[in-house]
Amino acid sequence: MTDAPIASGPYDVALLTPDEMASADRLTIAGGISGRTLMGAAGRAVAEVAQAMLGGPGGGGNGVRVACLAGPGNNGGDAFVAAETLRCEGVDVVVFSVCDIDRLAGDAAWAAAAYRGSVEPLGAFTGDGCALVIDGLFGAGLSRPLDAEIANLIETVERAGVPVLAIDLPSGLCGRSGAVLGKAFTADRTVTFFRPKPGHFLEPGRSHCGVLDVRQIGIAPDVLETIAPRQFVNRPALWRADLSLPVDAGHKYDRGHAVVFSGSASRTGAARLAAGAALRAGAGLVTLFSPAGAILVNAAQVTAVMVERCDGERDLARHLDDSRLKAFVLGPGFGVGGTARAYATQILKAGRFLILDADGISSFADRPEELFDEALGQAGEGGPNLVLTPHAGEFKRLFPDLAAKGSLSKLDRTREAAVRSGAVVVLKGRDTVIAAPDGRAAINANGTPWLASAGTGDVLTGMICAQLSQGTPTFEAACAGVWMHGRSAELFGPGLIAEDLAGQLPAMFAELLA
Ligand SMILES: NC(=O)C1=CN([C@@H]2O[C@H](COP(=O)(O)OP(=O)(O)OC[C@H]3O[C@@H](n4cnc5c(N)ncnc54)[C@H](O)[C@@H]3O)[C@@H](O)[C@H]2O)[C@@H](O)CC1
Ligand SMILES: Nc1ncnc2c1ncn2[C@@H]1O[C@H](COP(=O)(O)OP(=O)(O)O)[C@@H](O)[C@H]1O
Ligand SMILES: [K+]
Repeated sequence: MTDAPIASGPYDVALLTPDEMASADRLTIAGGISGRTLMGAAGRAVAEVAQAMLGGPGGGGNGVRVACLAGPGNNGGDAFVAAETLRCEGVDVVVFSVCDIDRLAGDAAWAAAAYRGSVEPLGAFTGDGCALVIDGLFGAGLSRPLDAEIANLIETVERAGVPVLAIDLPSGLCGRSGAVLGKAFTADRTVTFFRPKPGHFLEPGRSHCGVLDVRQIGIAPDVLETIAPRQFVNRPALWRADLSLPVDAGHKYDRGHAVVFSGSASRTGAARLAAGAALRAGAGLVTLFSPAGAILVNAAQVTAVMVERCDGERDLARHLDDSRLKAFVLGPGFGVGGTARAYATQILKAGRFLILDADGISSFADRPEELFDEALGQAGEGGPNLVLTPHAGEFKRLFPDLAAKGSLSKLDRTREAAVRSGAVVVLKGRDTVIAAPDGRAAINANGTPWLASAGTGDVLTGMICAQLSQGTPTFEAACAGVWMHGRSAELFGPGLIAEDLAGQLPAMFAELLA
């Protein structure tokens, strides 16, 4: 997926639901720019990308057959504009239309009338001699699963092995949720307009889009002030202004003291992964709170990270008297049970930040309300005090009903979980969603499949903790941690294991601060 420029503010990285995109079109048209102008720009942008896929104008593009598949709505209209543009540039184009072109209406009818090339019924498409398929069947208007004729057509394209360029969305993909409605094209490239949609980033949608091109077609960004979208792609533009960084005359305590709870003697590695990442990600001091039996194991393996004994609620209460301890990671390798519940409650009651992961989450499986009630009562100025970092299995333990509700997208589900729990919820995976109880949500887009490996989630908690301990607002801290984690994996490349991630943070910071 091509990365949009690291731009100035959250609206530069906004994602628009299909309904919000329709509002953007409507507001633009009401402002005096016609729908035909928008469709013309959209279709020409598609033609430009098609030429690039064919090898560029005047290059391999001439004399190659391009099949433009046109649907019954404006997505089809874009396809007709693209077809006419390519035809005028000397490309051999045929439009295959779902319906008789005199049944088209509005801007799509105008685009079809302006097209001077040949039109055939959809059923005539075989894929023979075709170098590129432009998919203009359905975009934002998809309202039900594709019928058998179109599902078969997609299979024909797949069998023929022809590259696919999707207009707006690969047909069959829901722009709101990223779900496949019946069957969907798997595109090599997708051209969308103005701002991307959640379905371009949520799986399985993302895997169906190929490289995503976002083209500007004349919609003014100020319509976003009216629409006020609440979902974003997780890029630095979303949180860069809130990020905590060392200041020239700073002291280590200004940079926050982070704490990670260690598990018992045979289960200490996860906590050390988190602690090492927290220190490298910018916390001024990091301490491992260790049960007495694990102190020697921990002390033998850390240097800059400190180790303190913490064996029960009395010890923790004593530690919490030190107001310099800002943010706590609880869960990696910790063990499931009452101790985790008691510590979590104590930390939240003390008004500190808590990142609850792994065993910490599972400890509340039978009584999530205990945790949620505590978190809902404690939100501070910078947002909630609690960050939950579940993978799908852990999410199901805390929010079984939300996990089971098939009509919810991953974005919806994470948002509902955040509202219910009073926490910033980080629902992990290739398409990690970060949601705050105030309705803001971000979908992460970086990282590599090498992250699907033991211990990488522990490292993530440390990266989030580093920002929280330094005073970054909770949602922004979680988003920044997730992005840094993904970027570190990209910088390392293949062969990554959890231990390698923190070592990439200096290169990540150099790039981010450049
Ligand atoms: N002025 C605008 O609104 C602009 C719209 N644009 C394009 O317009 C598209 C949206 O256009 P529309 O709202 O017309 O929607 P679509 O063109 O995506 O499809 C709508 C039509 O498909 C039918 N339909 C939906 N699901 C179906 C299914 N499973 N099987 C059969 N028929 C189905 C609907 O009944 C409707 O007739 C965008 O995706 C984008 O490509 C661009 O031209 C930019 C400007
Ligand atoms: N296919 C993938 N592509 C990108 N990131 C992934 C993928 N699979 C998992 N991840 C990321 O890797 C991390 C795994 O965390 P988690 O499941 O908690 O593992 P562990 O408990 O072993 O640390 C998460 O940050 C998750 O988002
Ligand atoms: K399409």
